[in-house]
Amino acid sequence: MATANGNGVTTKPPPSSSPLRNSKYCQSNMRILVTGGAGFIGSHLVDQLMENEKNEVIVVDNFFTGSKDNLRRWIGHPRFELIRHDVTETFLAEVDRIYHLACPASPIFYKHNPVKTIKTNVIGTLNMLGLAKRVGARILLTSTSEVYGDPLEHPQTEEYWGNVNPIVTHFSASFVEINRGHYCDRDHPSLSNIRVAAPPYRSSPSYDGRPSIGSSFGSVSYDFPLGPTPSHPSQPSASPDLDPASVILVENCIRKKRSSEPETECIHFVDANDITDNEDFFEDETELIKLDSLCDLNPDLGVLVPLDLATLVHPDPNFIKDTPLDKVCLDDINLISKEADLTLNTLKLSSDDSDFIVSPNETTPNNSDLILNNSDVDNFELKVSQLDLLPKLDPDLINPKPIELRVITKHEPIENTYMSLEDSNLNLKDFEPNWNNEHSLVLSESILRVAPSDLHLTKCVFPNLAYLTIPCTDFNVRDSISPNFHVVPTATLDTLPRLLSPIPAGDSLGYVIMVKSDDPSSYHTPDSYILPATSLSFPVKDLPSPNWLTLLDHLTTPRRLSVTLAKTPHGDALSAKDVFMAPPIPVPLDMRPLCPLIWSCYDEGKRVAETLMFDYHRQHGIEIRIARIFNTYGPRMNIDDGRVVSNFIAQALRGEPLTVQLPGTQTRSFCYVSDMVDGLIRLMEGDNIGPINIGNPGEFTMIELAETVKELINPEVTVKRVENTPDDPRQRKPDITKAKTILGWEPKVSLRQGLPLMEEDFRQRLGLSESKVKAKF
Ligand SMILES: O=c1ccn([C@@H]2O[C@H](COP(=O)(O)OP(=O)(O)O[C@H]3OC[C@@H](O)[C@H](O)[C@H]3O)[C@@H](O)[C@H]2O)c(=O)[nH]1
Repeated sequence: MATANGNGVTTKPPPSSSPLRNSKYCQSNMRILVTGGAGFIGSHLVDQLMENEKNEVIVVDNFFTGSKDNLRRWIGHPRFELIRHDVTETFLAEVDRIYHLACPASPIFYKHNPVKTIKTNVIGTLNMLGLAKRVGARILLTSTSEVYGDPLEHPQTEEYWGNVNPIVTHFSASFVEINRGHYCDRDHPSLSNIRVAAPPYRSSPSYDGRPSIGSSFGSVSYDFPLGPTPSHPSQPSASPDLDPASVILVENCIRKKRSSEPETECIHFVDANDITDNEDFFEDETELIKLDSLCDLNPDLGVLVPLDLATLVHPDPNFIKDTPLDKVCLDDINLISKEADLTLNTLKLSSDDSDFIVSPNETTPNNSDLILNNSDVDNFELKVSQLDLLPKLDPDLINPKPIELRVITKHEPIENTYMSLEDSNLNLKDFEPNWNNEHSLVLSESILRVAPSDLHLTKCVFPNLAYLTIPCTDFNVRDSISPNFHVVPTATLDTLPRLLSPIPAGDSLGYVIMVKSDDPSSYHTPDSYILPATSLSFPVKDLPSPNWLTLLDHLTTPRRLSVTLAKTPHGDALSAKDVFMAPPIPVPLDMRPLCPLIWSCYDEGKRVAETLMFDYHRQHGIEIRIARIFNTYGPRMNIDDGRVVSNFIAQALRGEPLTVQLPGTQTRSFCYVSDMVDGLIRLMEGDNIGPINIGNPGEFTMIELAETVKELINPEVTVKRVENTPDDPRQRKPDITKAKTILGWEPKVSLRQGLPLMEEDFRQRLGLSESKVKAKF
């Protein structure tokens, strides 16, 4: 009888079972219903239950993913019954136990018909709870590790609420998350806690108190990878100023190592103030800073170099590498670049340089930008001597030689020529784009002045790679963190205006529409301009293929963004040409763009099922058990069900490349199916209602898994990196303390033991000869 449980909930007594049970003539057999019993885990569970002669087993299955084949040894057995039935329809049977497993579990199956997946979890679970209520049966739900989403707690305990979003795939990945997976390579564990601050982009003048793009990012550092810091407890503040002395450039701090790809390097900026506030967080780096920032961080990782704001160069050395060395970009993102000569670490401006140039010593009235008027050009040569940082970026620059730099200059504010200041709408009727003069700045500053609802994207050179970027400070997808932010779901080009319109024009900082060109030949031309991606980036249109990492590669290298056009309802056009996008800036993990894809049917379905279980338990006294099962593998998995272990084994046996989905460093914990079944039965027969994690805590990256499969099954196969979905959880590992202490359960079969067992099953089903490695086990 269920009374109190680990969750502190006192329950009603459960409904009593059938009077027949109490008859002295009643057979003592336990009648057990297994929904989804013809599936992979279900059929192994049936095997185990059937081994007990006191059990009668009834399987209901709609055979969507399950197969009679899995149960063939029991068909016809007097204690076994197989019924074709879909749990979304009511089912009546006199049973004592219900193992409710029915639900497609592989993404390709549960995405196939998301509504049906939800129905299976909601209506199916309701039906089974109704049955449990009527007959007084105890019911166990196999929930999933996916309820933890992309977990920020690792390993995951049952108390963890998860990092989830109900309207996305599993959740939605921001570029930060991808960045993290991408950069924080397991080869560099010391960097796993590196905090990356946004480069101190200088702002352009603010309008109506609304800072323009980039202005608020320079001073903001973010926990990287997780959560807020003491100095920045929640979100970046509106427009704090960065103390130049606090900026440190971590040079070459990460090398991406991909065998198939050229090695690339990245530079991250960190904020020294934050480091001292939170020394534990930084460890190595903090140490180095105390040593005047000049020690090696790690021979492989580069050095920490004190950096003055004025010496900021573009943070991506690839850009420099791919660019002729005499065309190094000294870039103040919000300002327009212009070329000048640098000789022996000094800049000399050419005679036609005009307007403004960057200087370390001056500020503009409206913000902390370091802008030097053209009249100060004479002094400029001296001031930029601090550019001695520059040679560090490339060995070829160690011996300074005359090189050309692009020095920041500023263009005429667009409103003077094209825009009515009184009118928030654009007034560009007579505007003829002048490709020589109109730049990203024009576009972004113009858009700042447009009521979001007035903005319509009308043309994209490459619509599939259009991005709407919105400064972090504009909104937040989690009101609980900051009520000042707004949720902005992913937009398509069609829905963009509608999605922007809920944001009050007055309290938003501005928007940039960036349209990426598909023309690689347009990259890296000398007269290019950089537009900051100092903001969240949203896919505006479905990508042609969801290769977000490839995409990230595009984004982390400045690329030319081709012609960008936006249009107001009045037909007025804004335009920009030769816009480059700088690498995206990490944003807090809780600032996730929403991405309305279709996969959350599974996770959310299981969450609702858990809720229903607990509600029936509390309201009706139903005896419930909830298992949160982690990745499980073993014989009888569908050969082509798309999950990683089955894929790798089938590929290895077929001699095909093992498809490691990028980044390959994502982890999973794989439980052999016999261990899983043992855990489920213990949970069902124990006293604790759960939820309890059932899974093997051995954690592997997908690369490690591929290598293991290769070693054990077919050393000849190659490993191929393939694209991944944007929402793939980066890590997953159960904390099984509860299972150990409450159920006395822990897995017995290691991955190296389990894989060959599964291999044998796959060989038979694929009609292949016996395994050569079998003898090892
Ligand atoms: O061929 C492949 C397939 C998958 N993968 C990767 O392997 C990892 C695991 O993917 P799987 O599809 O096997 O499983 P997932 O962990 O994503 O989801 C699963 O986990 C929890 C269960 O409840 C669900 O059954 C299922 O959704 C992912 O990171 C995926 O990107 C590959 O590297 N190559």
